[in-house]
Amino acid sequence: MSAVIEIAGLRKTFHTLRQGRRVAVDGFDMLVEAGQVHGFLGPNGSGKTTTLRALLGLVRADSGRMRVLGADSPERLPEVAGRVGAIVESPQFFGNFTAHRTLRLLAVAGGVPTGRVDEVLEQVGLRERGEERVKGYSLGMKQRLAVASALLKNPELLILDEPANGLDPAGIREMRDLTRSLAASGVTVLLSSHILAEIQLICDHVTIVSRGRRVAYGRVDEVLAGFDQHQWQVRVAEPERAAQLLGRAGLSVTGQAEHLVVTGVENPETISRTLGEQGLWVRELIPLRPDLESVFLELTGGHGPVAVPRQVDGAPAHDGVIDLDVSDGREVDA
Ligand SMILES: Nc1ncnc2c1ncn2[C@@H]1O[C@H](COP(=O)(O)OP(=O)(O)OP(=O)(O)O)[C@@H](O)[C@H]1O
Repeated sequence: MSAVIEIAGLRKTFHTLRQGRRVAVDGFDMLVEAGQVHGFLGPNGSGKTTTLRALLGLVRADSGRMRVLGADSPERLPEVAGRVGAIVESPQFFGNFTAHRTLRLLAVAGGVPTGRVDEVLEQVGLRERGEERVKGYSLGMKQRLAVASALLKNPELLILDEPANGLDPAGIREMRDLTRSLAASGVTVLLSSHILAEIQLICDHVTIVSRGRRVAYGRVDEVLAGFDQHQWQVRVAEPERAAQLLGRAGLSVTGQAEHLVVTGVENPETISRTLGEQGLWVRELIPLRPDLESVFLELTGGHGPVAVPRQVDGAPAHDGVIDLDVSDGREVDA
């Protein structure tokens, strides 16, 4: 597999007048390989957007090495820019333009054949609504339009920063289906999010960041397996007696209101045999596997994800198409 994104030792510090120096990303590493749907997971303020902005040359890193599709970033980014589609922060569109016109303008500006417009509208499921004005679009439709604009160049790599942010459950599902179908068509996807369930549903690989540092990475199932304590939930008629028997057999048991939890047992037969031999029959034996949420909370020190809705198009309609608007005016660069 070839590396599509390589980041080593990235550091980025912001200096603000009010808060002084703030280290947003510190010694951060990431590897995304071709064909992956890679989740970039971290609590609010952990450095995801800063990392993506640095990777795309939108903010200057203090130090570290970055490569996109083999090209050093930011120096040689222009050489591969045509193969990368990105939505970082809030793209804004002319409310009075139709989606079709918006994309046609972007295609012309980007030197892409305008015939591609219908294709990308089809790809994101907006073909039927392409002649409607964008201001009448739902947030989910605007988000899909943003993805369509990123797809114009037929990119090999798609970078989506919080694509499900602010969407309702139906919008989240649409984005999920879209991401999956893009991945199935061979596009490598890097998806940043603090919505754990989304990452678990869509991504095959994950990088977890906390306070600007990578705290876990790899295949989602392997990351989860690393946190598997081999726990089992056990229901029996006499839980107290069962706990004593299991304890005497050297197993670690904790009592819950309705059931026991046995930890550190790879083979559940150990539990059923220990109890069965004493005439206690197991009614229920359920493996307790870690999910991304428990792993995330453990790794990020209990800083659970907080969903902060963010609009795709800002508030008022603008008299100008702003494609990838990443400037938020907060930065006083180092
Ligand atoms: N332009 C800026 N000026 C000053 N500080 C900034 C700037 N951009 C980010 N930061 C700070 O850097 C840290 C990382 O922010 P960043 O936006 O990268 O986090 P994030 O993981 O993308 O968060 P979220 O999930 O909320 O989008 C935060 O403490 C943030 O306040």
